[in-house]
Amino acid sequence: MNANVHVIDHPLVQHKLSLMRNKEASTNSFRRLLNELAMLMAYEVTRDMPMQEVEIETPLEKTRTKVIDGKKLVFVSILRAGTGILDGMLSVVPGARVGHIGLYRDPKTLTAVEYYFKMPDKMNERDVVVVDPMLATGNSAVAAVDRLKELGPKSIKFVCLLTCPEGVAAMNKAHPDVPVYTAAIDRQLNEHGYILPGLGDAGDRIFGTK
Ligand SMILES: O=P(O)(O)OC[C@H]1O[C@H](OP(=O)(O)OP(=O)(O)O)[C@H](O)[C@@H]1O
Ligand SMILES: O=c1cc[nH]c(=O)[nH]1
Ligand SMILES: [Mg+2]
Repeated sequence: MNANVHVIDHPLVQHKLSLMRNKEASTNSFRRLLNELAMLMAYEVTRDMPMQEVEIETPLEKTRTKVIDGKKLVFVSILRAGTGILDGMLSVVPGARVGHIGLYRDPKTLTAVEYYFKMPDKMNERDVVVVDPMLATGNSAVAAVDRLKELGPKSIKFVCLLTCPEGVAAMNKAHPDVPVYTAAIDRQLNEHGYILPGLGDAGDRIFGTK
């Protein structure tokens, strides 16, 4: 697939994802694994983050050194399942700003329905990382990025745990400029829009709602 997608195939990422796929994983371990995976994925996604030089004083002398400007970075979580990734990302970049988009999939049409939208100010000065564990039909991700582009951010990346060829194709068609970072591209969608083999309903598994 010649697409704007990065598969993070590090053994630690793949190992934890395998544990999450198991239907016997408890809510507790599913949530903990997602948190750990998000930290590992943050490492990859922030690889090209801009840095600035500052002067500090070590116990021995003054020196110039580099730091990231976390405030310029916004993590945008697609509710509700995005919360699971957001927590892990924030433990690695605690200074980042946070936005929320509330979206749910209409179970019949699989279109995304928006119920909440709250972003930090001055979005045109910020780099955005949108997080949601699942990129299935792509309707939610495309709708989220459509809304964010109205605010003119400097850049947008999309991070998910799992996707499928249909989801990548939908995102690349609607937003070819937005790279997708994922731990795996699974085989296909089923007739209800679920990823196969997948891991089931991410929101329900994170929050124990089924
Ligand atoms: O690519 P799509 O076909 O749009 O599917 C992906 C969306 O489905 C899930 O959310 P869901 O609608 O189940 O909402 P929830 O997070 O509140 O459970 C998931 O977290 C994505 O947001
Ligand atoms: O497989 C899927 C598809 C959409 N949303 C989920 O939570 N899981
Ligand atoms: Mg759900």
